[in-house]
Amino acid sequence: MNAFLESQAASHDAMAIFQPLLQVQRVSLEYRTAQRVVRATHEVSFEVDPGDRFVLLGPSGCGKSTLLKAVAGFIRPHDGEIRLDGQTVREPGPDRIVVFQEFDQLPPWKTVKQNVIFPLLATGSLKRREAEQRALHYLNKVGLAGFADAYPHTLSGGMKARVAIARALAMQPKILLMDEPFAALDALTRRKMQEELLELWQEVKFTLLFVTHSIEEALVVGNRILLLSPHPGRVRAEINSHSFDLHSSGDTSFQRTAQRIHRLLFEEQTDGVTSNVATPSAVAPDISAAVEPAVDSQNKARRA
Ligand SMILES: Nc1ncnc2c1ncn2[C@@H]1O[C@H](COP(=O)(O)OP(=O)(O)OP(=O)(O)O)[C@@H](O)[C@H]1O
Repeated sequence: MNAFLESQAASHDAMAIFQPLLQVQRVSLEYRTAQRVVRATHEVSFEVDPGDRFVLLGPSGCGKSTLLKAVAGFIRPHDGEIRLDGQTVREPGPDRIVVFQEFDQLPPWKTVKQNVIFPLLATGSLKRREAEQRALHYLNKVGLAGFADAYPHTLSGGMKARVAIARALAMQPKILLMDEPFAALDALTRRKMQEELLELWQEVKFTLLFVTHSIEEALVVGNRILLLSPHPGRVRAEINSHSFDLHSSGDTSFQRTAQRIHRLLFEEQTDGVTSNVATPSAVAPDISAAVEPAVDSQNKARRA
């Protein structure tokens, strides 16, 4: 290859490296019912880079789940555009797998292994033998290799959550979408699942878009958090939370950031909207947290 072509290829590679994986650009989402039009989000923009653990956080009804569904391709934006790897999202695809809170999404008549294998075969991406190997590989990663032949009703809530995660990761999606996946679990199991999710991320380095209304969970799970205002959701701020993990929840900086987020979310409540954002049990009185006022300026700065 001559020098010109080499430099062209190098600059193309550099662009590919620095292009965000997911671009949500001024996206407004609406539901149309027989009686009225409900605007769920208004001109929301954010970008997710490969390997990010990006959290959508906001009060009930601010459109977090609707945004996730739009990224999954189940809902088309009324305005704006969603791009994955540079391609406009128009429909669901195997490059975006959703894990919901309801783990009864696992068909009860299939064993754990069959549950993981089924989508691999349904999309035609693998032959049965390869699908079986892939399923066992990911079941092993979530510590369930010994339960491959068990049926879902014999598993605990946490184990069902692990099967759902293994099934999603086995598809090797470009981005894993999780909608309050641990909300139905008891506090101890929820914490354990957060820990396991972070360990899995360390191993597999998948890209995650995670919805929660718990400030503490957002700070633990995410490396970046997008705060949304009450209904209809608008971008309130983006917060860099990469320095926190499960062991930092007692730290002063963690508590200060939690307090800052709490204020940012509650400042929006001048219209009497009630928030159900869950706050940590203890918070420090004041803050100087790494809160960025606008997502666009932060994204530019990150890539500069
Ligand atoms: N199928 C639907 N038809 C009409 N309106 C809907 C529908 N689904 C959601 N909405 C409305 O869209 C808005 C956003 O809902 P969404 O479920 O995305 O919020 P959320 O932030 O995920 O809330 P929560 O944390 O309570 O799950 C709400 O006002 C909700 O009432």
